[in-house]
Amino acid sequence: MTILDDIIKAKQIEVDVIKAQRAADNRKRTVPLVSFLDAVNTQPMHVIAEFKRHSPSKGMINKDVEPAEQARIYQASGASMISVLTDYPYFKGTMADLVAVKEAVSLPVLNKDFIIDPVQIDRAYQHGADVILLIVGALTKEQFTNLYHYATAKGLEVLVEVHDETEVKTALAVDAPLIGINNRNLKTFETSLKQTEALAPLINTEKHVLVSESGIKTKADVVQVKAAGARAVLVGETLMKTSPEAMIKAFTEDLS
Ligand SMILES: O=P(O)(O)OC[C@@H](O)[C@@H](O)c1c[nH]c2ccccc12
Repeated sequence: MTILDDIIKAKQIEVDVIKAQRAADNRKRTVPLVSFLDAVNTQPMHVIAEFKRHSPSKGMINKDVEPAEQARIYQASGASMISVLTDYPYFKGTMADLVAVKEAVSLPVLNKDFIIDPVQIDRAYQHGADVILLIVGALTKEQFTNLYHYATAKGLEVLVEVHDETEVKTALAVDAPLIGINNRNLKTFETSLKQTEALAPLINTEKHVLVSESGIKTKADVVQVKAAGARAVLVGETLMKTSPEAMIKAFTEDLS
């Protein structure tokens, strides 16, 4: 059993709970949908800044920061989207974090979770997500395709996460406009920016917006993945641990 298997097993139980509570929680979305893709051509490199308290590989990253406050800092520093982890068992995130962040910023908000069922997409939509993550490696091809179309039909944008060649093919089969290469292997936690360099050539980066995810720590890292074709970086730990203002500024300036 890998950690990803464990997470997905726990998710199945969570999905059953969401289904059981669905009748009681019929909240309506009250906030506007904000597009990430519409603004993507405005600058050469975007930072998707993540609110990440805890992770299975690093343990507690930062238990003290408030999601709304951190999101305001991310937005003021030049981030283009805020990612909020809502998995509790492994990342100590909640849907309340997502709601707080959406209320605090005008940027698009990405709901980062392990989505295996349409009820989680309904829940993300209701709680104000603009973009959801689908992890191809956690789903069968059929499951992924169904969830992808379910989300886009609701007007959500989808960040399609891939980690190998077969998964890239699955993302391209639905012509996903937003593809994230996860530099971290969710089965072993091994993290290398070489993953972005290895898989980017399989993707037409003029047509698909490529995001390099995980393990981004320095400006040199950003320059490296940009050279491979990335138009955005998804950064969690680095921004939760050090001054996010200086980091986001450095990651977005002086690039062409
Ligand atoms: O903290 P990092 O190394 O900057 O990584 C951020 C983000 O890419 C990572 O949190 C992530 C990428 N894909 C995921 C899927 C599930 C949970 C988390 C993730």
